[in-house]
Amino acid sequence: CQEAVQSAAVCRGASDGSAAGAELGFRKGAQRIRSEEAQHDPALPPWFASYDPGAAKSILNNGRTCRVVFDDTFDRSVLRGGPIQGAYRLRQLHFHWGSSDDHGSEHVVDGVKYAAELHMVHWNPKHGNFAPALKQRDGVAIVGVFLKVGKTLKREMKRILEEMESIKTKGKETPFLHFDPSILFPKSRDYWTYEGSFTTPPCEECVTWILLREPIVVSPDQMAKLRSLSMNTENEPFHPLVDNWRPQQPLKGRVVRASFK
Ligand SMILES: Cc1cc(C)cc(S(N)(=O)=O)c1
Ligand SMILES: [Zn+2]
Repeated sequence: CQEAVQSAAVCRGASDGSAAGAELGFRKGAQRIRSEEAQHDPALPPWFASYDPGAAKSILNNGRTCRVVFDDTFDRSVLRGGPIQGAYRLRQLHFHWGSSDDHGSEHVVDGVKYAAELHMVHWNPKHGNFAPALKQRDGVAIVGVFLKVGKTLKREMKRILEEMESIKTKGKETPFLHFDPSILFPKSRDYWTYEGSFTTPPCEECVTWILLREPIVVSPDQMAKLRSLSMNTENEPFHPLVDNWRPQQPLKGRVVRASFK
């Protein structure tokens, strides 16, 4: 799929795209995590998500991913604790996935690529709105959850995947109500965290990443459902929406902390 290949350009350098950032090693985009290099930080508290199911609004296909959108006009669905200060509002969640089960995640842990990666995007209301928060180092917190393909079905993914039929092509959006995305979390709350950027341009350095160690397991059929989306609009030639992930960047001196030993 052309667009996914073209958009596989990684985020490098300073946010203005200058080479300077690259020379300083401030690589952006998702990182390669080496668990033995992550520093266990016993001072890292647990994180908590308190989401209002009523905040869920719609689910859409924007040609690059499938996204669920939430009401973030007040502290209705928030993330607290972990490496962040205060309560960050849940704005949207989306996925990245591959054309086969052996790749698709944006982060890679000890060389392991997962079939997909869920991103739950939260922003810090102290900055007033989402857009200004993108210019702040403490603007955004993204919880990343790996998806692994196994024999068992992830029941909690069913609601989202049932909507794939109605958002098959780019530009389709449909109401998606009464959904608490915390049901997608794995059992363990263990996480890695680092200060980084979005994985796709514009790669603002505004993200505190909270990457969960334990993947959730989805079935082959469930992965196939995700891969059944199209990048094209309904009037354009068919382009499967797959491989909407970006290559990982070397950590280059960035410190990754672990909440666990
Ligand atoms: C460009 C961009 C925007 C948003 C809100 C989130 C991301 S990601 N994939 O880093 O979660 C990328
Ligand atoms: Zn993402």
